Amino acid sequence: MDTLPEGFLNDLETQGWAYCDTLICDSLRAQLLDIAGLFWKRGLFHAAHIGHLATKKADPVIRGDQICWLDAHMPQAAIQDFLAFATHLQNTLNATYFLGLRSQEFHFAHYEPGFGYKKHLDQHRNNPHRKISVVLYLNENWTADDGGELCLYGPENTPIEQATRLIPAPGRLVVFRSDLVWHEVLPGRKPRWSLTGWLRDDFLLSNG
Ligand SMILES: O=C(O)CCC(=O)C(=O)O
Ligand SMILES: [Fe+2]
Repeated sequence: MDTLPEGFLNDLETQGWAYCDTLICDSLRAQLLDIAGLFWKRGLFHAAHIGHLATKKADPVIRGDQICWLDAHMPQAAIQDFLAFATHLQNTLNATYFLGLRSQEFHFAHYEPGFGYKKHLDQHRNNPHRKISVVLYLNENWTADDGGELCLYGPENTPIEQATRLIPAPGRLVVFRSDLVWHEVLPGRKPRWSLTGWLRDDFLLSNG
């Protein structure tokens, strides 16, 4: 597998986040979108929850996506290719930054128009094992007029005017520190598809 671009690792190190539009090829993106659509038709998505363990609940005003967890044993070649890429990313981050990443969890996510995900950190307060967040946008096309931006806030939790806004462009891959980077998904004007997950420093027993 290709080495990660130097600028990508530099950005992750210095600003806590990085993105690249060329790491995942368009045919893999398209195949993953097809699989997500198929799983959606089969009724395999469910409303995402917020919180952890006892405080876990669904609240679509805060978090409006529907999700479908991937299972490492799923036979689809595109899922296996993506998981191989995530392992490559994990190994590179371990070799470069000694992060001790040991497992991964990923889900497809689907936001209907008008739904987003309010400002949050991905690392749960009482469960620090999510270290690196990874989001791949699967949308066929997306323009600034379609909304649905990912807003990445500065380390001091700066106001939204100073946040970086990334549109969920086809094949765009965003990686950020789960413990540091406050972020938000703005409501979009059309259905928004992604594959989202975390590189963890523990061995995962169950998703959530
Ligand atoms: O889809 C995105 O842009 C980010 C999703 C997100 O923040 C999450 O699922 O925790
Ligand atoms: Fe998040």
